[in-house]
Amino acid sequence: MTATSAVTAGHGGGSADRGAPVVSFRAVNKNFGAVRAVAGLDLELRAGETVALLGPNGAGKSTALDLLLGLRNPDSGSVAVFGTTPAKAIAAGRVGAMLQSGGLMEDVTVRELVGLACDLHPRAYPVDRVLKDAGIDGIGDRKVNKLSGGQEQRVRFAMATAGANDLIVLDEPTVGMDVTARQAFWATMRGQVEQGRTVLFATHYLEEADAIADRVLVLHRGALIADGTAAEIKARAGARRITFDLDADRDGRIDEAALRGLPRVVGLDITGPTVRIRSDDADATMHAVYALGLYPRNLEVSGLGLEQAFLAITEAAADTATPAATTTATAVTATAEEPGNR
Ligand SMILES: Nc1ncnc2c1ncn2[C@@H]1O[C@H](COP(=O)(O)OP(=O)(O)OP(=O)(O)O)[C@@H](O)[C@H]1O
Repeated sequence: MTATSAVTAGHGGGSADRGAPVVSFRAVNKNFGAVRAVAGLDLELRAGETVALLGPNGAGKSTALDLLLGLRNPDSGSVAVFGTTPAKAIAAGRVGAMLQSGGLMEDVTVRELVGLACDLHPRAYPVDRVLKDAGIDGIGDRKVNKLSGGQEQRVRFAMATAGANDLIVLDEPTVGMDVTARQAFWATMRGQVEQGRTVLFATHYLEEADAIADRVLVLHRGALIADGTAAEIKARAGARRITFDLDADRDGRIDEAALRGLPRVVGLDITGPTVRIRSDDADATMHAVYALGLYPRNLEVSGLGLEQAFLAITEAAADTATPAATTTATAVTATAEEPGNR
């Protein structure tokens, strides 16, 4: 899909219906041959939410966004946008999208290209405003084929926000941007959120999800394995990380079974004398360590970042033998502490 075709026409006005959910997936399946790209996905987005869609490579994020935008049809289940089909919601101009694959017309200026997007939008904003809001008013006269990757992304963003859409869908919008450009981009995006828009963005930058989103969805093998605030997802994965050294017993061993049986432990790793525990209640776990008569040395207790929580829950989901469609967020509690999570 081109970025141009992502810019849609219609009556939107920056305020979503309060009644119908903005987006609703019901038992949606999408296969590509033997690959289950989206597997029994149930999902609802509500007006005004800023939602991050996370998941490892191949988790089904882009496919889910394609289904949401009516670019693909589900094999089974249903997708509704503003209470109607994606095609009708898009034809009504309520959805703006910025997709990974959006090619840009090359032999035109930034202003001409964004102006075209405005021309196609019945509730368009003036092109100067769109350029300014996207932070590209300074490069309006530059040819599109002379832009850096980060500038191209901003042009795509401008085209997706050329008019008064109620929902903005962004597939990895900050790919190719440096840290400064990313920060500037999200400052721009916050302006859109403040105008009452619902925003759904797929990202691999977990710090973006943590900082920007008020809701985080984690997809794995096409199924939703976690849905909550970043704080809730961290808590679900075991919010605290406890590290200490233990002296071995007379046989030169550390009693792993006793440590595994400690209360509130959701992950355990023992390397030499060093014990690493993930716990959802560090106080309760440590009280029990002392009650066992152990004498931990070099004790450290720290919070788990979203990145570590994300790794923990996707690894837990990968470890379960159940099909992706039936995997739930409770799988988080089955994870073992992995060295890679630290
Ligand atoms: N057109 C297609 N034909 C065949 N398989 C596809 C097609 N599109 C996606 N897939 C497969 O479907 C699965 C989900 O892919 P998708 O692109 O939705 O994942 P993603 O979460 O967006 O990944 P990434 O983070 O790498 O962009 C993958 O296994 C992918 O190889």
